[in-house]
Amino acid sequence: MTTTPPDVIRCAYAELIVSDLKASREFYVDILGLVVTYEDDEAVYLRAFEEYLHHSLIIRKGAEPALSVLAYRVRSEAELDVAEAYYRELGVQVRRVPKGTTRGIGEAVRVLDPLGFPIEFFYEAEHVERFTQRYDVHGPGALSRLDHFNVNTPDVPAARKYYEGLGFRVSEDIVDDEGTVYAAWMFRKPTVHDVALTGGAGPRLHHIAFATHERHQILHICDHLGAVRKSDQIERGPGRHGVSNAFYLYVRDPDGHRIEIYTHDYYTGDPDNPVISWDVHDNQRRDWWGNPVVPSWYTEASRVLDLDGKLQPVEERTETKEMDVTIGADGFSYTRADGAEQGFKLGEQV
Ligand SMILES: O=C1C=CC(S(=O)(=O)O)=CC1(O)O
Ligand SMILES: [Fe+2]
Repeated sequence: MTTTPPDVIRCAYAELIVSDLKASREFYVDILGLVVTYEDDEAVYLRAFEEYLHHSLIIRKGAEPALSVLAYRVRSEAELDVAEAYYRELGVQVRRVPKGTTRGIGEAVRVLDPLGFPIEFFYEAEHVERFTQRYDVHGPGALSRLDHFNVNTPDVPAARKYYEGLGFRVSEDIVDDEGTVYAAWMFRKPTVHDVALTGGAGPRLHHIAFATHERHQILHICDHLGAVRKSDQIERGPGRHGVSNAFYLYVRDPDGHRIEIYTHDYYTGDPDNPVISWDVHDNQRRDWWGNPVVPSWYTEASRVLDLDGKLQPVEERTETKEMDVTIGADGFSYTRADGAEQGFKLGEQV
């Protein structure tokens, strides 16, 4: 590559296609508590309480539930020309998108990236009221901001190289002693990640994560789902991650799109931030307490659309799959690396 990459600040918004806008609005607004910036019969534009840009999530009515865009904010309007040149040199589809194509967003550059994802780079966006201290409207499960995207892609090292080319750095990864890389977490903002690369059939969206400030807000969301008899929308957690150290919950929206609620990861902003590499057999890598990772978390994800709104084909992963090697507390995992016992957490699955 001769051209420099665009100066990406952070992950900024996503657009999900949903089959029932009313049911999805109930999930994202009434249960998760996101703030509606604007809505019409076709779409709802949502933001979390600390966010002052127009939205960080759009849910848009459509026949085929899928991801239609992952957007990164760049540092200035001038970075759009840089993005356009960078991706043209990569030889992928590149489109300049006029201001207002997406409500609340200025001119943008949209690409179908080398991993097959519809990605947008933008700078200008409409500012709206920031609800940071509007405690009069915060619910007990208040989400503070969009934190990261997690994408399924078959070849994690290739994806890591592509994102390193964009100036992202690795904070953590999961590997085995044969050198297989199962997942990597990469950042531009000084936290554990803006994007996680999860080995699997792709391009697919594994999840979008919102941050809260407190663990009790995550617990409230669980209690709320129980109270409205929608506990079946809790897929995994609540728990404490090994990777990222975050307290977490994974929920599935009415179309099965996966949303993570996440808090307490850590600062990664110094140039010598050490990379943490986890052994895929370490039973505490994905859940610090050794609780099993439910199989659906490894197998299910959202399809993605191309720049014309058509479903992208999915390529299977050819390397060893994490689920084949270990599912949380199972016979292939260890709690203590010294080999003193290859046992695993009580209550393991049969
Ligand atoms: O955000 C995350 C942080 C950690 C993990 S893991 O399950 O602990 O690997 C998953 C995740 O990518 O969703
Ligand atoms: Fe995540």
